Amino acid sequence: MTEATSLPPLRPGSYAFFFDLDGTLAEIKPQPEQVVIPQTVRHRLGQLARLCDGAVALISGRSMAELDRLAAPLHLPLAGVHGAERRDISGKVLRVNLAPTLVEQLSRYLVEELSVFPGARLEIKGMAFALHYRQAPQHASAIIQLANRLVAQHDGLSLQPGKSVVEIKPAGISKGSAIAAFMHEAPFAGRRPVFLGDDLTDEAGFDIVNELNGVSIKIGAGESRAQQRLQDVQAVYHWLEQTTYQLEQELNRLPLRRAGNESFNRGI
Ligand SMILES: O=P(O)(O)OC[C@H]1O[C@H](O[C@H]2O[C@H](CO)[C@@H](O)[C@H](O)[C@H]2O)[C@H](O)[C@@H](O)[C@@H]1O
Repeated sequence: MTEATSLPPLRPGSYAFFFDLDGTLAEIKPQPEQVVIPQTVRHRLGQLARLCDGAVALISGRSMAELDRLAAPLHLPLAGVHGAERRDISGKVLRVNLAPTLVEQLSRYLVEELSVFPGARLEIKGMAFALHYRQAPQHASAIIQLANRLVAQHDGLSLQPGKSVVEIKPAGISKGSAIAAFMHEAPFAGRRPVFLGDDLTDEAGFDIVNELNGVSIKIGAGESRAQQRLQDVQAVYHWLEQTTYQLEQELNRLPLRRAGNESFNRGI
C-alpha cells in the first residue's frame, strides 16, 4: 500500500468523492456526540462538491439525521447506518427497515442487558444498534458475545464490528452497495470513485471502489484492502485541501486552454 499523495490529474469532472465520517473527516472522541467536522473542512467539502457538480457523498455508520447535523450547512448526498439508508442528489431517500416489533423487542432487551456493564452505551439508530464499549473496555468481549448471540437468533440481522463498538444491522447492507448505487446515478455515474475511510465497515467500500478502478484510501494503521494510506485525520484535511486546490487549478486552466486554441486556430 502506498502513501496517498495527490490524485493523478484527470479531465476536470472525472472524479466522484466518498468520505467516511468518524476517524476520517472527524477525530475519534470518547463519546459520539462530542464529534465535530471543523468549519474549514465543511467549507472545503462544499467547495469540492461545487467543483465536481455535486459528486461528493458521506458514507457513514451514523444515521443520516446525524450526518446532516454534523455537515451543516451542507446538504450532501448521504448513505447512513452502513448503507441501510441513502439519500440521492435529488433528495430521494431509500431505507432498509427492520420490523417495528423487532426494533422494540431488541431495544428493550439491549437496554436491560447493557445496564450491567457500567460505561457501556447503546445507540439506537432505527434499523441498527451500536453497542459502544469505549468507556467499558473490560466488558468488550462480553458485549461482543451478547451481540453475536442476538444476531444468531434472528434471521435478517448481521454484525458490524468497529472501533470500540459492535453494531447489529440489517443483513445484506454495506457501504459497498451504497457506493455502487451512487455510481449508477447522476452526478456520480461515469466518474472515477475515490473513497476515504478508516474502519472495518469501510473495507466493503474499498472493494467496490477497487473493482471500479477507483482510488481507495485507508486512514490510519491496520490491515486494509485499500490501495493507499493516509496517516490520520489531519492528513485527510491536508489531502482535501490539496485535492480541492488541484481540481480548481485544472478547471481554471480550461478557458485559458480554449482561448489559446482559438488563437492558435485563428493563426494569431
Ligand atoms: O462509518 P463512520 O462514519 O466511521 O461511523 C462509525 C461509527 O461512528 C461512531 O462511533 C465511533 O466514533 C465515536 C466518536 O468518535 C467513538 O466514541 C466510538 O467509539 C466509535 O465507534 C458512531 O457513534 C456510530 O454510530 C457509527 O456507526
